[in-house]
Amino acid sequence: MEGEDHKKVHRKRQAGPKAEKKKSKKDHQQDLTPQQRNPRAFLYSMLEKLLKLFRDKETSYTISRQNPVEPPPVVVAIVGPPKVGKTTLFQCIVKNYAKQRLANVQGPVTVVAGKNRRLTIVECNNDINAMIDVAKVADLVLLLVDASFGFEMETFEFLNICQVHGFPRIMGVLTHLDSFKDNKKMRENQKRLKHRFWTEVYQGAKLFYLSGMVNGEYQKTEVHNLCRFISVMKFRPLQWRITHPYVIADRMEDISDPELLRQKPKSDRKVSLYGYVRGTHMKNHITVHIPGCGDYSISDMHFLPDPCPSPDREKRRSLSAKERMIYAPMSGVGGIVYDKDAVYIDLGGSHSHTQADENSAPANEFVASLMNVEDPLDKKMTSSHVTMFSGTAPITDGDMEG
Ligand SMILES: Nc1nc2c(ncn2[C@@H]2O[C@H](COP(=O)(O)OP(=O)(O)OP(=O)(O)O)[C@@H](O)[C@H]2O)c(=O)[nH]1
Repeated sequence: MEGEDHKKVHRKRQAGPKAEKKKSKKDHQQDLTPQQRNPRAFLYSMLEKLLKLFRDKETSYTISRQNPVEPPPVVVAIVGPPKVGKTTLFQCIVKNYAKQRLANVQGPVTVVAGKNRRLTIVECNNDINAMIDVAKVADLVLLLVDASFGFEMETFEFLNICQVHGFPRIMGVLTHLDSFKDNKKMRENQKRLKHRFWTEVYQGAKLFYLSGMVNGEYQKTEVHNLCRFISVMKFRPLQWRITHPYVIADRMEDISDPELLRQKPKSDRKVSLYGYVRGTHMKNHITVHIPGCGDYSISDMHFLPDPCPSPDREKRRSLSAKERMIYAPMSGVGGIVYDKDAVYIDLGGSHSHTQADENSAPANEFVASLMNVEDPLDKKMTSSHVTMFSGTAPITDGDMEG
């Protein structure tokens, strides 16, 4: 009993330096969030967040090492023999992303494909020089193959060229599958072409099938699937590209003196080219590669605002209609073509409104409807009349003035 009496209850210090220290520590703890107070408890969720961030940004990190602001659009080239369906696929891809129809495809077209991805799509015709240029700069190649014919010489040639500069990502697209009447034969053919494609590119390379056309376009779901692949695809930085600056000119203006051209039509021209800088930084006195032209040293260079900026990186998942930008200065979006100091509206010739051309109808519907108006508005107003009560004389424009 005696021993228990000696046990004193511990009394906290009410004053003095120790008490003050403890008090300030307690106050500080109250200001902290639960995560700051006990970081270990939140370790797992933080790790998840970090991994997600890393997964989303992986592509842009690799490409944007030279350009920390925003990577330029990814270059997608559509390559294939003549009449295989390149232009048709081009138009379908643009329509899928930008919800707009291109009147005629000319020059590269830049579209916003997602929050972190923009695409510059180019069509490559069957010319060997064009193929070499495209193989150098393309990040992704859509290799079109006519299934009813099989692989053509040009396709193999292109694949050989690609090997020189480092292989871009290649996806095969089989068209003209509707030309097979027999389903079994079509499937056999698909299988044969797939294995041939795998031997040429690599085992398991992605091959898409476009099974037929509806109203002059490929089927929407098939194009949509293809586009989804393009939107999420990861790209490797290739050797040639990370060591050279290059500009894919998406717009060109001839600024040479018209008087000089009149006197000497074959004199040298002065042109200005517009495009995103890709590859490495541009330095002074460095030669810049321009696909289709060659290597040039720069005489003058200006920074321009981004004509097709990426959408704001908010948390919303899908793009709004406003964010689905398209930049196609040479192609005539919605029937409009830009020049240096003018804007042209494509009406499809002076007699286009008399011909019922179903294919071109949606592109210039608005302008065509304006052309169909025969009387001006004031004339229509004058001839119109309103009857206020049944049995009374109608009120016309002249009555109002009186
Ligand atoms: N039946 C069928 N016709 C197709 C298919 N793909 C394209 N075509 C048609 O083939 C024709 C040529 O298509 P384009 O898109 O102009 O081909 P292209 O490769 O751009 O042709 P060039 O620019 O001349 O090399 C068009 O009339 C298309 O309608 C397909 O899968 N099936």
